[in-house]
Amino acid sequence: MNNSISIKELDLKYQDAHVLKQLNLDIKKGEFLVLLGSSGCGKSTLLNCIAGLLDISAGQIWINDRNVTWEEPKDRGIGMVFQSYALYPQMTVEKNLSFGLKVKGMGKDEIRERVDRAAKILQIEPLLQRKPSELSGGQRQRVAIGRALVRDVEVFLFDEPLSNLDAKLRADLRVEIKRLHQKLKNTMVYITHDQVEALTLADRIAIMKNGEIQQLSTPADIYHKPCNLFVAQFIGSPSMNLLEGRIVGENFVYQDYRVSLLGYEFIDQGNHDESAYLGIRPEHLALEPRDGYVQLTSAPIDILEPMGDETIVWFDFMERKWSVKVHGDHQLTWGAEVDIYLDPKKAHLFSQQSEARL
Ligand SMILES: Nc1ncnc2c1ncn2[C@@H]1O[C@H](COP(=O)(O)OP(=O)(O)OP(=O)(O)O)[C@@H](O)[C@H]1O
Repeated sequence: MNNSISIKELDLKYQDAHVLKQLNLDIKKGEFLVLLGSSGCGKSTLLNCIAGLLDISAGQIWINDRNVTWEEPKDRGIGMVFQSYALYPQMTVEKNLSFGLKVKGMGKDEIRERVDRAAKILQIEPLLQRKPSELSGGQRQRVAIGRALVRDVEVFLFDEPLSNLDAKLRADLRVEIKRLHQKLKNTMVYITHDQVEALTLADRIAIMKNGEIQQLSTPADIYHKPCNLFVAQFIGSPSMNLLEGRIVGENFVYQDYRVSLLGYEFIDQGNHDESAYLGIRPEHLALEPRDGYVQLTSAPIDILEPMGDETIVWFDFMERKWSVKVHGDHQLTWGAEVDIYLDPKKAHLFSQQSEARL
């Protein structure tokens, strides 16, 4: 089998809450899988089930072709890194790294070899004799990763490992985790709230909502072909703009206007003449006519958000707030009337009834 982790019909209930619902998920060997979803959707619960830290209500968990559903966490061949570093404060970095191995009865030479190797990979060699209180947040998190690394496991589980760090450090450590994965090629399952982390790190992303996986796909697929309205709105910042209307022939019709959908790849050709949402990302709108674009409307600029390389332009349209992403060097003023054009080839269509992609 090519799967490193197989989750079959996993169900987990707390007294009154059904947190994971008949969840199936296959994670390939060597894959970097990111679990993404809003707070409370069940990401940590799922990770803790894989780790063996929670008793499940029903289903099975397989790791490397072994049914580990009822195995102890220590026997599952996994290393876990949490948001809080959970280092022993009274021990040096070296002791923090070696402690677990010593408890297991591993020989001194092997322990030294593994600690040295992990310290080298994570570039914490000069810090080995320091205590956690003498380290920065980023250094502490590296030690926490090191502790999983010395165990020489095939599967790493990360629960928001970077969320306690400031933005710059997060970005640095994100690159290091990516490098680590490329070097070690272990299976990694990684929880985050941060879509940039998800999009940049993942081979595949599983988007969760209310204990169910909504879409499991590559970052590109999730971004360009979201399977439903929830995924479409969850990924992308600002969120995808939405227009309510109907599909009539090759057109999307709203009020007295129509947008030609020529070139749109319908998943289901039978879905014409149906109430739908047209979704368009802020980067697929423009303030000037372009090849293949159609004019959507004219509106006064409500708010400008300059972000350096780009500016977000907000305006009101059809009782919703809309946003357009333009180059940062665009000269714009609040309140000025602008024409807004959209690229129909980049539009997304969703059924109003089922919210599924059409
Ligand atoms: N011990 C518990 N008893 C009862 N309900 C719980 C318990 N632990 C978690 N829950 C509930 O289970 C749901 C899923 O929680 P979980 O921590 O898995 O979410 P999450 O997606 O990881 O959220 P976050 O991103 O905020 O960490 C939440 O509604 C939470 O309130």
